[in-house]
Amino acid sequence: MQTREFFVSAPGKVILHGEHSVVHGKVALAVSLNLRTHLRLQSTSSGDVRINLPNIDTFLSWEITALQPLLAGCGEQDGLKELDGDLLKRLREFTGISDDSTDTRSMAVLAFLYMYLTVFAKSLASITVSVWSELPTGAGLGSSAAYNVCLSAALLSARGAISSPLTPQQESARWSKEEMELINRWAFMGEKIIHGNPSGVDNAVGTWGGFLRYHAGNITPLSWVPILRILLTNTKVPRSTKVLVSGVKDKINKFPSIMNPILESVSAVSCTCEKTLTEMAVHGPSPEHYNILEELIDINQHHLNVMGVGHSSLDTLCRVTLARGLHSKLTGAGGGGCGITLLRPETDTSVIQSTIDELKACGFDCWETSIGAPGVQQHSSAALSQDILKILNSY
Ligand SMILES: Nc1ncnc2c1ncn2[C@@H]1O[C@H](COP(=O)(O)OP(=O)(O)OP(=O)(O)O)[C@@H](O)[C@H]1O
Ligand SMILES: C[C@@](O)(CCO)CC(=O)[O-]
Ligand SMILES: [Mg+2]
Repeated sequence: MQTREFFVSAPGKVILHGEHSVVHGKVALAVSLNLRTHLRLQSTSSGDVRINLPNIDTFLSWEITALQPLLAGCGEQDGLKELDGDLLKRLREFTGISDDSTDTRSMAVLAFLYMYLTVFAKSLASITVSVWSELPTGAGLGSSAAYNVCLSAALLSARGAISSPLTPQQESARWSKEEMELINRWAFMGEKIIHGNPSGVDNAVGTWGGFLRYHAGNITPLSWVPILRILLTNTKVPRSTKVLVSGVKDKINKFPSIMNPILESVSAVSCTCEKTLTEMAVHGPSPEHYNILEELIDINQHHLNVMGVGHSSLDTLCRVTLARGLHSKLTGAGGGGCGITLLRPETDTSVIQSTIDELKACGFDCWETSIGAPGVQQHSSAALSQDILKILNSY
């Protein structure tokens, strides 16, 4: 391993339409956010693997000699579709993390150790990894995917399984298509550990960035999309994607003839939204286009409530925004977390400000966001803000 120091970042995401249905093979539309997770990897000579996760107050290290026996009997790891269940079991025993744990720290540690051991299976390297995110953790903005994509890109590059694309003249660089596919596949393993049964949409956005249509593992970048203005609200109600995804599965199993048409309808909402966005980009947006987008938001929010992933805080968001003619839905797994509100081009600044003020008075965080940020990148230290460098370099 030649890397002495390595910086990467990956964006969070918002799902416009298709959360939960996408887990069951339906269409979703998602776009990257301008909020990113940053990672610094250093090679060391301590004989330890160290992880610093200041967002979740977790700072741990393990001796490589203690981790080595966990790999006994493991075959060649290539980041393919299935998790190595035996390795995961040994890791759970080693860390004392139970099967049903959804604890924030436990999930982050398990995903890290699993990826580290499988990527470096041939020769465990002495490294320190520090991760810090601008994204709220566990709020529906793809924090787990951004974390897993950063880990995957940094570990695979440090191992030499993919290149380090940054040249001395560059501040930021991206990997080749084939390398990004490998990053995405390995990040999906981390998502499986944190989510249980992820669709893969979140790690796809974290890897590729931009606006994507995701359907049964097929990723299609949408090049024809208008500029959309979106208000993001974090209700700050904690929830776990794993628990919510499994609750929806239970409901589908219990009432298949009731729930399957709902999933189908959400898929149709995604497709109608995609068609409308394309028309807006090609012919220019009209008020009628916005009426359609707003109706689709309302329909989908009702469907998500039927799936059981709503929350009274999200009802409050919908009510407060609708009082000013604005339409909202949850984004991500729901159950609290974040919601999106579509702003029309003609929406008055004073209306936006009073909406933000009222939502803040409810105890929520609320801000206008910018979407379509680039996917995973390697950076020179010069590309990073002093604030981010200070945090990542303080360990
Ligand atoms: N900055 C971070 N540092 C360490 N762990 C993180 C970080 N961000 C996310 N995680 C891990 O991801 C988990 C949150 O994942 P979860 O899927 O529940 O929420 P999310 O990804 O924010 O939302 P969604 O999946 O709905 O978009 C945390 O419990 C933690 O284990
Ligand atoms: C709820 C879900 O659809 C989106 C979470 O951001 C889960 C997934 O797709 O893996
Ligand atoms: Mg997640």
